[in-house]
Amino acid sequence: MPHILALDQGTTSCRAIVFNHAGEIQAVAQQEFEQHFPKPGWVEHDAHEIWSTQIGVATEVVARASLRPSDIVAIGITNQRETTVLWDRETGHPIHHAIVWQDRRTAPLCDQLQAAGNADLIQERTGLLLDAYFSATKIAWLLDNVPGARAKAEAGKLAFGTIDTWLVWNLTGGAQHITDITNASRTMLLNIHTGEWDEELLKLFNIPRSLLPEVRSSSEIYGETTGGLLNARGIPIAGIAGDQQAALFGQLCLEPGQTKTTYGTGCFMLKSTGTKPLISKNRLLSTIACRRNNQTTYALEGSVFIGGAVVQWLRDGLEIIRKSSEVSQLAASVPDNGGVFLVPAFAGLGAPHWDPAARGLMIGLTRGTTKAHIARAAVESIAFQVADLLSAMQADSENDLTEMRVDGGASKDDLLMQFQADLLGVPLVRPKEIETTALGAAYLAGLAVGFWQGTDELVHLQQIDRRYEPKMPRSKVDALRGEWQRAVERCKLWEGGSR
Ligand SMILES: Nc1ncnc2c1ncn2[C@@H]1O[C@H](COP(=O)(O)OP(=O)(O)O)[C@@H](O)[C@H]1O
Ligand SMILES: O=P(O)(O)OC[C@H](O)CO
Repeated sequence: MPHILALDQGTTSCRAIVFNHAGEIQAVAQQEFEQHFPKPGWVEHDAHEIWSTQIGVATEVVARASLRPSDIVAIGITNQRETTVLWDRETGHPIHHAIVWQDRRTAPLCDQLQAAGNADLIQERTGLLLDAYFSATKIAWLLDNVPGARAKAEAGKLAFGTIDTWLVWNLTGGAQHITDITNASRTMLLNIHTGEWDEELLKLFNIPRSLLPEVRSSSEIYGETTGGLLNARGIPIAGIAGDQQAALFGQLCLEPGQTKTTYGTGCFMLKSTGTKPLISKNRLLSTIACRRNNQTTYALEGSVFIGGAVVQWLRDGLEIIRKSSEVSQLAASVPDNGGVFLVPAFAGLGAPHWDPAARGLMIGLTRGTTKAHIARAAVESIAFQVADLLSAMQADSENDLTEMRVDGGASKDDLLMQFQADLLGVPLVRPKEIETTALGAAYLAGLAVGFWQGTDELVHLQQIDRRYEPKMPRSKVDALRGEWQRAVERCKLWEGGSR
């Protein structure tokens, strides 16, 4: 029976999911891999480990679904974005650990570029805000700090890739050095208007062009497996998108205005803006949503760095719950937050604040505060941050949102979803299948090989699990959001004694 295999390479784990023709999950395999924190604020991954873990889960999932490799008609790839790998073209060995999107080591370089007045040019060309989050300064750091790297790069001996590129290189035995345009749009080197690498930016970041992969669309046959996966040759790799763009496609947010939020480790809101990029005036990102059938579409994006991760902190840091899912019951055991607000700025604040020096804060504590109030405040903090993203988005574009589509692990939490609908003032719609990221990659691959004929067919596959209608009076919402804002202001510019 023909199926699609989606490889979902996330920040903390590799997943492989097999989908059938109805877009239903047939099997899932998942494996975490090691996070390296060599210094405060630094986050690295071993690219070899990512590859072997990804192969491991792919093999496992095909066996679990009781399929043969020949049943896989195409592979779709979706991945953590921005994370940067440099490797030797001849040996295929990475020259250093991958520098992860969360890594802040290049913040000083960003400050220098900012002080030199480059931020506007960068935003205009790439749609991005000058920040260590993106790949460009990470590549520059590797070239300047790994002995011999720059000379090798200048001699054309090194290759750069985000994780999609690294996986395709390995799946095709080094035959293909390519990236899809959604991943390319997160490097800070792509001109999102032309869809090409930008010579001026390459010069600014001092990055040789020979390092860069070829930019391709999000849905086409890029190459075929050469035996490293499932011991099978000839399986087409036919869809690629960065994980947030894949989720947008998986939710079929294809029309301008359609918006989704994914609640995973972080929270990412993307609004489809159609065939023209909209450069934000409210500190959001403009990014490429997809390129298919010779058409590029764009999205406005707001990124929150700590979303569901705040629940992991309750579990692993405070140890007030044993499993993430227990947070729902504990938070629901009190009628409200009892005046407690938690701002989880553990890694600074992302959109719309972009304050790397902000740090986490809990405020409003009294003698009556219990762990249930803290759990409630933690869950609510996810929704407050997402509400701030929507406010920025509505200031940037038409206020045309009729519903918010939601997905990701934390979207299972009913208390969170209801509170979110209340804060946003629009209904939330959760699909039956919340593995939307992998589904989007599967759709892109399936469309490229004719497994599905077009997006009209996909619309009929979509099933809604639940809809959350806003219920809270606006006056109460406004009061709560006002208090949240006061808490956010207090946590800013903390690190380094700036305040
Ligand atoms: N009931 C819940 N309420 C809130 N957050 C939850 C709940 N269950 C899981 N989470 C959070 O959801 C996240 C997992 O979602 P997932 O989509 O798998 O994330 P990722 O793809 O980023 O690894 C974790 O951070 C976890 O703490
Ligand atoms: O791996 P995730 O789900 O945390 O997503 C990471 C994002 O792509 C970072 O931009």
